[in-house]
Amino acid sequence: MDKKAIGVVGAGTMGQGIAQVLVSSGRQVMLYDVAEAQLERAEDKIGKGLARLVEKDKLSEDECSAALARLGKTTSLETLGDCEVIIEAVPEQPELKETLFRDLSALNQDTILASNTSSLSLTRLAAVSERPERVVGMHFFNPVPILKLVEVIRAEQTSDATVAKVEALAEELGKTAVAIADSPGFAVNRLLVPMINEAAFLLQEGVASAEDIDQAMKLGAAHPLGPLALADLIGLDVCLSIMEVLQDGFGDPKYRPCPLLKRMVDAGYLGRKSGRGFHIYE
Ligand SMILES: NC(=O)c1ccc[n+]([C@@H]2O[C@H](COP(=O)([O-])OP(=O)(O)OC[C@H]3O[C@@H](n4cnc5c(N)ncnc54)[C@H](O)[C@@H]3O)[C@@H](O)[C@H]2O)c1
Repeated sequence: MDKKAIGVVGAGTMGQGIAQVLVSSGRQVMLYDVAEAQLERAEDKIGKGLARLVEKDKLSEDECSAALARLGKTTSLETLGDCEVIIEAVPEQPELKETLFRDLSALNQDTILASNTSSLSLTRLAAVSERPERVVGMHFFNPVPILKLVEVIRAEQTSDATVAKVEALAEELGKTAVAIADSPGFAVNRLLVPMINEAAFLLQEGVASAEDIDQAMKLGAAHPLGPLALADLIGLDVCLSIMEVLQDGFGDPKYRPCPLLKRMVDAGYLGRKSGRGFHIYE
C-alpha cells in the first residue's frame, strides 16, 4: 500500500530541504506556502538538489524524475487535510506559528503536526492546537539533505504514539532521531551557540584574533569549522536570537549574549549572507 503524503508548510530554506529528502525517499509531498513565487523557486531548487545527486551517482535519472513528480505545490491550506504528518517550517515568529497550528489542527484530527522551530516552546504550540497530543518538534539541520540529525522534541502533551511515528519517519528519510524534552535551545543549539558566544567574548577581550580562534578549534578540537566561521554561516542575527532565547528561558547570566555579537548585528554584519561577519566574504 502506498504511504500517505506528508505536508510541508513554508517553502523556504528548510521547507525546500525537508521536501527534497521526503520526495527522494519515496513520499508524496504537498508543499504549502503563502507566496506562489516561493513555491516556484522551491521546486526549482529541489530539482537542482536532486540533479546534483544524479551527478554524484546517488540517484538515477529515472529516480530523479519520479521524485520530482511526487512534489505537489499549493497555496491552499485545505489541500493538506489528507496528510499523515505536516511539517511546519515558516519563519520563527510565535504568533505566526500559533495561528498556523490552530488552523492546521482543525483540518484533520488524525494528522500529526510537527514544527521545525529552532527555539520556540512546543508545549505552547501544542496548547493552541485542537489535538495537543499530536503536536511534536521535528528539528532538522541545515542543509537538510546533508545533515543526518533530527531532534524529536516532545511537548508536555505529546503522546508516545506521536513520538514513535515521527521517529520512524526520520529513520525512513535516512536520518537519526534523538529524543529531546521541550527545553530552551533543545540540545544542539544549547551546546553550540554558547560556544560561539564565548568565541565572540575571546575576540572582544583581544585574547586572540578571529583567524586564530577558528584555527585553534579546528586543530585543537577537530572541529571542521571554527566557531566564528560557523557563526558567519548560521547568521549572527540567528545566533543572537538563540542566546536571547536561552537567557530568557533559563534566566541564568551564563547565557548573556556577548556585547560584540550584539553590536555586529546592529551594524548589519550578519555573516556570509551580508558579506561580512567575523570574517569578510567577497
Ligand atoms: N535556516 C536554518 O538554518 C534553520 C535550521 C533549523 C531550523 N530552522 C527553523 O525552520 C523554520 C524556517 O526557517 P527557514 O530558514 O527555512 O525560513 P525561510 O525564511 O527561508 O522560509 C520561510 C518560508 O515560510 C513562508 N511563509 C511565511 N509565512 C507563511 C505562512 N503563514 N504560511 C506558509 N508559509 C509561510 C515564506 O514565504 C518562506 O518561503 C524556522 O522556524 C527556523 O527557526 C531554520
